[in-house]
Amino acid sequence: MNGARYHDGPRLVADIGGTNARFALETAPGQLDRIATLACADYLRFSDAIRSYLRQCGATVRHAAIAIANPVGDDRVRMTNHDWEFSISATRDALGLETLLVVNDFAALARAVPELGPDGLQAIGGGQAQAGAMIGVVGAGTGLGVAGVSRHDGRWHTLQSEGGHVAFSPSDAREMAVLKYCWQDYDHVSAERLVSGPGIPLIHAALADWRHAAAPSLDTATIVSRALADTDPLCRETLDCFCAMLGTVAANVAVTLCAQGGIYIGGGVVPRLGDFFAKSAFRQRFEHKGRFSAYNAKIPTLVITAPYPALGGAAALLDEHLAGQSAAALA
Ligand SMILES: Nc1ncnc2c1ncn2[C@@H]1O[C@H](COP(=O)(O)OP(=O)(O)OP(=O)(O)O)[C@@H](O)[C@H]1O
Repeated sequence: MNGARYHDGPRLVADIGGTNARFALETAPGQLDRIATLACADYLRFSDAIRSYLRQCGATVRHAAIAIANPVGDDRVRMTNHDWEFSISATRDALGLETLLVVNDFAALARAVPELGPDGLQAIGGGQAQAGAMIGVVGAGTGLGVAGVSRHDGRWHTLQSEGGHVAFSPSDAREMAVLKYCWQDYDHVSAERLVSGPGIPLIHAALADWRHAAAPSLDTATIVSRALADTDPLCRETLDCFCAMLGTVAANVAVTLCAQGGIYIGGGVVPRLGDFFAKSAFRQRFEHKGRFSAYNAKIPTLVITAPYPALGGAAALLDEHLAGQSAAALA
C-alpha cells in the first residue's frame, strides 16, 4: 500500500451502477468511511452526485477513483444503463481533483475479490480453486457485469469485459420460449436483457405468455418477494429460470476465461435471494457443459455477500495507480 499518500487527506471512491451510486472516503489503507448510496436518477449530472456526497461529508479530496458501469477507454464516459455522460478531464478539473481514475465497475469488483475473507462469501456447490489461475466475476444488477482477475509479476491484473452483452444462450425449451418472446421486440437478445434485475419482469412476462397464463406485469422486487415467499407459482418459476440462466452465463465465463481460480457472483440481485439461490438450478446448470462438465465441476462458485465490495477494489486500483505515478516520478 502506498500509505504515504494518505497525508494528502482522504481519497474518494465510488461504485456507479445504472441505479445506485455508492460513495465512500478512504481515510487509511483499506479503511472506508462515510459510505453512502445515492440514487442516480436523483441527479442530472454525475458531477452533481459527487458534489452532493462531498458536501454531505464536508470533505475535500485530491484523489478519486470511480468504478462505473460502462466500457472505459478514452476521456469520454457514457453509461450503458443510465443517461450520465462526462469527460474525465473536465470533471477532474471542475471538481478541483489532482487525480480522477475511472475504471469499469466489474474490473473494480474483480480487483476486490482476492482481498475478500470467508465471511464475505457464500460457496454454492463444490469445486476447488486452482492457485494462480484466472478468477472470473459475474454479476446481475441493473446490468450484467463480467470481469476477470489474475496474479502475475507480483501484482493483480484485472480484465475488463463487456461479457454481459454476449448473445443470450437458451439451454432448454422453456428458455427457448423466453428467447422467442424477446425476439418480438429485440433483434439481438443479449444475456443482460434477461439475466439482470430488469430482466426478471421480462422473464415473467415471457413465461406468462408461454404458459397462456393471465398475469399482471410486476416489478423485480415484487416478483422476487413473491418467489421467495412461495406465494405465486409464476414468480417462483421466473426466479428459478433466472438462476438457471445465470448458471449458463457463469459456465460460459468459466470456459471462456479458463477461470479455474473460481467464479464469483456479485451484483445487487443474487445476494438478496439467500438460500433460494443456493437451492436453485444455478450450480447444476454451471456443471452442465457437455464435454467440459468435468472441467466446470472442479471450479468453485461463490456469491459475494460482503457489502460494497467494488469500493474496496476501486481503492486498491487507485492506490496502485498513485504508487505507479510516484514510481514514475522517481524514475
Ligand atoms: N428486492 C429485490 N430483489 C432482487 N433484485 C432487486 C430487488 N430490488 C431491486 N432489484 C434489482 O436490483 C437492481 C439494482 O442492482 P444493483 O444494486 O447491483 O444496481 P447497480 O449497481 O445500479 O447496477 P449495475 O452495476 O448492474 O449497473 C435494480 O435494477 C433492480 O432490478
